Amino acid sequence: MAQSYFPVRQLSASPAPLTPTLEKEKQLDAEEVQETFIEQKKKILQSIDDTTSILSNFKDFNKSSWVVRYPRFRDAEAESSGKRDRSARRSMSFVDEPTVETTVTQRRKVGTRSVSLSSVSTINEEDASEESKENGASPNFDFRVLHLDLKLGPNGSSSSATSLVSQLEKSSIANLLDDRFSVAMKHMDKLRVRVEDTSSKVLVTGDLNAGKSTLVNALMRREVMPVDQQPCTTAFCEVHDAAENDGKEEVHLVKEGSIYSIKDESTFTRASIADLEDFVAENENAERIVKLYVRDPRSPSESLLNNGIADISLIDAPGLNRDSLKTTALFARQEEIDVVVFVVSAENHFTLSAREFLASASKEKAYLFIVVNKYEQIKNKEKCRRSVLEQIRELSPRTYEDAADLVHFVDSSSVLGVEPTSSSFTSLEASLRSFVLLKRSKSKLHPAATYLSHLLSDVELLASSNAILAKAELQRAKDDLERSRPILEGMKSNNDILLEGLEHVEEEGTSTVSRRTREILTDALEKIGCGELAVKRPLLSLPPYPGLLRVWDYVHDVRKALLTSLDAAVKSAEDDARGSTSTCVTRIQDLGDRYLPEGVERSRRVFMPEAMFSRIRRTSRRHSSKDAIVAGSTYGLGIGLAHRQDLLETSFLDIFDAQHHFMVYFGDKESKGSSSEEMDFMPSALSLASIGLSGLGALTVVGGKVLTVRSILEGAIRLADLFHNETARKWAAPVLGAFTIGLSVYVILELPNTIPRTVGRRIHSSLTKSESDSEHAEGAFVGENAKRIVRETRKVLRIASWEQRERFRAVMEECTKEVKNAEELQRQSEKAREWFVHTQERTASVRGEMSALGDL
Ligand SMILES: Nc1nc2c(ncn2[C@@H]2O[C@H](COP(=O)(O)OP(=O)(O)OP(=O)(O)O)[C@@H](O)[C@H]2O)c(=O)[nH]1
Repeated sequence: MAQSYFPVRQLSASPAPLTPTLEKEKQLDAEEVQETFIEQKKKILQSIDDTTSILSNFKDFNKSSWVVRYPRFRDAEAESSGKRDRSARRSMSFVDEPTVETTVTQRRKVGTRSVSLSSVSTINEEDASEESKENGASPNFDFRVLHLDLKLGPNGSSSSATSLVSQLEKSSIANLLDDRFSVAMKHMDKLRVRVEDTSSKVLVTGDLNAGKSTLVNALMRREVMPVDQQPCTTAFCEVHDAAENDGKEEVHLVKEGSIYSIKDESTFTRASIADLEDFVAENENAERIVKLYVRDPRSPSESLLNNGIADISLIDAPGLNRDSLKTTALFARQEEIDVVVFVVSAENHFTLSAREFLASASKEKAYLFIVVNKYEQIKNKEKCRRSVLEQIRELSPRTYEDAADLVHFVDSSSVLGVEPTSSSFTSLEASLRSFVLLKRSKSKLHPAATYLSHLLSDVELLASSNAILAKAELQRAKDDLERSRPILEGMKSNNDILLEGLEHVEEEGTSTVSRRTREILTDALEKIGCGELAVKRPLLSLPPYPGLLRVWDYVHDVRKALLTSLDAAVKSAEDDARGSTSTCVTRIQDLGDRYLPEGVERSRRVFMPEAMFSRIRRTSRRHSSKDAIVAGSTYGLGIGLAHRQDLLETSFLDIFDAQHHFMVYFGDKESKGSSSEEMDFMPSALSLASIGLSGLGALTVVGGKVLTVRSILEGAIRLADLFHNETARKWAAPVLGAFTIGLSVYVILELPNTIPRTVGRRIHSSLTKSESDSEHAEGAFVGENAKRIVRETRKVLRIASWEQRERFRAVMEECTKEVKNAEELQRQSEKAREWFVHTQERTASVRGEMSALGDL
């Protein structure tokens, strides 16, 4: 049973005449109602201000500090723990992240509505039951005012909505919420205006000819509205107290398309009250709005319009028919209409249009004031009353429940000029006055209170769900920090160790390669110097001696074989370097991996030692054989020595290096160090060799090479110059001849042994010359090759350790960023959590104030 809005419920089906005391009581009650109204109005205005401030803060916070998220709730498992304190487990997710769900408990309790991980939302039970009545379903905890319509497509199917929201970014949702906040704030501005508005409008409507105008006139106690048996009212005539128009009685005909303002002459045309009937007659088919300002001669305690409490106006609407039905229904729905007085003729009861109107109006206004007019004419009054009430029960159940106050059976036409006024009409007037004042509070404060309650409830829900989220984020940030901080610290302290370790491996690697290369090549060169192959390889051997006649080819082949073996030695040094480099690269990678934190993907790079020194080979193929050696060409180095024309060129000295022998026996320390090339041009050495051979004419042609007569003669003359006297010439000639022959025979027999040694020695000599760096004992060949191999090794090791350093640096940078982000998240989520909790409490407190107002 709904609570009555009437402090005095003295009306009955057959009301007794009101005594003056009772009338006074009603008056007092109206004043009490007014006082309550003023008190409630003050509190609602305060709540509007507080809520606006909360929303404004929410907007700012959403924009500058924390992206507010929009939660969704889904029934997880319902459980009932009693009648008054019901709780439900719900699954909460956020629309921009629908897959992450948190189970929350919602507890319904009067006064608050929130969610928490352990205990949740509460909702005013009345709200819940109202909601369930309206929806015909169990109350849900979704948003009502801040609800975001995230549906997609014309049908807005839920599946498409899900697909849309999952695509929405957090910021888009936050923007949508921001819009909702703005809309809510604007709406609250409107509500404020409405709450502060002191006027109240009563719409009088009903069937054609039901007697609406007659009722208005009866209420005014004067004939203001034209009354006719024919349907006559086509305009909406608003009757105001003349006090609103500075006490002047006047008609304002609102211009079509204008929004009426009493202060703006351009919005209306003035006319006198007497002209109203003519005007109504002229505009029979036009729906116009007419404002009437009239004086009620009665005292404020009797008058409805001039009541001393509120500015009440009566609106005489056109009679309902198919044409006017829509317009009137629309008019009745307007917010400023506080009360709808429906006039029905006792003769006709409710017509089809009346039923339609009432069905529509009762949706908007739960209570209707019904006047059953022309009641006196009815013979069987009881039957008529029962029949009408029965119909009202169907059309507006809540009105029926309060029928004693809200349904009146009167005869309006008998009021004017008749004293005293019938008790039924006086009762109607008293009830209407009380109802209007009460309804005024209901119609002005209730929408604001309901809206505020819903809005605050939404804000509380939003704040509490975001507080949960912020708390979860805070925990996540803490967990992240707990994990990432020690990693970062570890990396920082390991950084220097790693750098040192890498440098150490690099240095150690290059010095090992340098040492090993020098060892291999020096050894190889020494062997060459002794006429042996630099390295032993299955396919590598010195050529067999082909005999004296092909000695020249033999020399060439020996030279080629020695040079090839030297090339093989270089290659072996490179292979050795590859091995050492490979080991070092593995050590470098191991070092890097050791200091990288767990979980970081390790480098999958594989070192390919065969790629080392490959550039040189590739390049060498592009060059002619003479310039083939890139790395060694400048210094006559060992790569591809066997292909170098200059080194392959054989010389007579390869066969008999007299100068060498001369130097072995006669040379001094310094000259021993000179190169054989320099010696080639020493006349004494050449001369001696020439003389040695000149005795053997047959040997002037060796392997196709001719020693010129001129050179022999020159040699002889020079030798002769050694001996200055005749005596010497006499005994020396035979001795010299014998010596020369012996020497020549010896040389020829020894050639297979001496040629490799001579060639090797010459190669050794030519490769150990050091033009730029005489400090290196091993000379250019070893030095430059070592330099080249070490350079390549260093390059590889540098790249390998650079990669590890870079990886380490990048991971450390990432880790630093992660820590910083987590710190920032921790700071922000801490702040957000505090802010949301504070806002939730603040909202709950404002909501509590609203609840304390009770049912308005
Ligand atoms: N007997 C009797 N006649 C009434 C009563 N009220 C109105 N009438 C008559 O009914 C007719 C129509 O009255 P109106 O007041 O013009 O009716 P209305 O509802 O304003 O008419 P429209 O605005 O044209 O729809 C008039 O002739 C009135 O005299 C009543 O209470 N008793």
